[in-house]
Amino acid sequence: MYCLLFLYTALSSLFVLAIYRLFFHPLCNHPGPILAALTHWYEAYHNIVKRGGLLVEIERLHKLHGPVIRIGPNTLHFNDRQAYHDIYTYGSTLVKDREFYSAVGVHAPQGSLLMCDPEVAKQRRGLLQPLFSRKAVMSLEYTIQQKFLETLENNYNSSSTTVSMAVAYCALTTDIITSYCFAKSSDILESPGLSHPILRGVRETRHFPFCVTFILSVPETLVLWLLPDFEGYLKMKLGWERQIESFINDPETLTMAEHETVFHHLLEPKGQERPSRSSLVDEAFVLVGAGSDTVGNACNIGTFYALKYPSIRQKLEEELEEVWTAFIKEVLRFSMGASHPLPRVVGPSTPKVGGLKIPSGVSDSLIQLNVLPIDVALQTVVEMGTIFLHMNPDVFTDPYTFNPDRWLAEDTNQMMLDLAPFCKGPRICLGLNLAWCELYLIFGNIFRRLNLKLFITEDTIDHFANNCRDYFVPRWEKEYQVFVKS
Ligand code: HEM
Repeated sequence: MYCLLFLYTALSSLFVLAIYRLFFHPLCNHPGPILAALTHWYEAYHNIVKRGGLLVEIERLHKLHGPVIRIGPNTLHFNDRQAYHDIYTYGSTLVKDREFYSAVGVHAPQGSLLMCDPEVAKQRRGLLQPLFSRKAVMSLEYTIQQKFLETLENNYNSSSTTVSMAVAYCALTTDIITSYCFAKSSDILESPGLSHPILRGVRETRHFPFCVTFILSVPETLVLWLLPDFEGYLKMKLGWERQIESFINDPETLTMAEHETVFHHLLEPKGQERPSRSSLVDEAFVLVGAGSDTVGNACNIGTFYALKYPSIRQKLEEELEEVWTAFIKEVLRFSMGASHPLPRVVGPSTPKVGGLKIPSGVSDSLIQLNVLPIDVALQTVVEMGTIFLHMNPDVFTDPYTFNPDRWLAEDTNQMMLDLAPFCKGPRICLGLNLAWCELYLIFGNIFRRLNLKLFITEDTIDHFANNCRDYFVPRWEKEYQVFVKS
């Protein structure tokens, strides 16, 4: 009897919610699939069942419905450059969407990337900034020159011993960021097959954050028994906890580190309270996550096109500063940084977005009357995937062609405005100086010191502009292999 009553109440609540979302919600007049208006699982379906296929779907919907679509019960996606700048570049009244970011960063909720409160984020950014504005990149040079080049030269030097550059760059960039931030490299370049266990266990869990929460709350031995992939994550966490502990217990050890680490800045904050231990570990995860795949993807794409089109490589050999910069800009345009549209919550004082006044959420009177059922969105989220900005033919002629020369044109102002791999505005990437520096160093070393050859098979990717899959950062179904020709 009680069961039936419960079922009846649950079903009627869902029914009322569906009616509300379809006919009375502040966004109900915007076009989009009915299913997307009803549930967030529409997005999950495309990213899980269609394996990162959300961007393909959004592109299809924009072609069908125009520049503004409703892609979730309370979410609008734009394909309009003005809207991009309204949301991100000038978006001081919009904040990161807590629901999304707490799911993305469920394993590291107190890290800078996941802080939604602008004031809290600003304080943390203030602490981290000095680490990334430093010019000292000696440790990068060492990792790149000594380890990376030697690893490729010694182990992958014939057509029978090739290496996937996606894997190699992932190893390199993780080693760089761990050594840069913690003065302790993850040494993946030294492990056989460049295997990369770090964070493997906590990737692609965005739609099921509760699973990660559960896993993190049970004893480690049980986690490892059930999910051996989490070993890398747990080891990393333990390593940082020990490093932090020793720095806190004996501040002298800070002076003994090979070079400044992120903890030098976080443990002795000027004019602020010291972040908690768990917040420090979370920040470590964020920095490694944010600083590895992103740079790795860019290196992977740039190397591919320079090897595929000898004219591009020849031009780089002329050693002109502007040619290198143009090449890196085109690489960043293709690699995009984050592929997932970054969701921002509209505030009450947010000006128009793409020429539209977007309601900031359900009106107060409705909330006070308590007439709405559970889970009604109390806020409106707006977003635009970088791919729509970077592949806009009105700004980038023939956008799907990898063409570094476009950046050598006389007037590149509008293209520069719309080049946003690091996002723009108040939450722009903190590591962009470091990233640029890494890209110069890595490409410089790779092209000047190695004679890399593409090893083409039927599984080799032929273009990075198509079939981009959305796993927060972009991934592609195919990759490519290379070897070093002596
Ligand atoms: C080519 C390389 C890189 C690209 C394209 C890139 C891109 C991005 C993007 C798009 C965001 C915004 C994410 C969001 O709003 O959700 C971001 C944020 C961030 N990135 Fe990067 N990134 C790169 C390299 C790095 C590096 C090397 C670091 C250093 C650890 C780093 C650290 C961060 C941090 C800490 C944030 C969070 C900033 C905040 O939320 O206030 N990134 N990055």
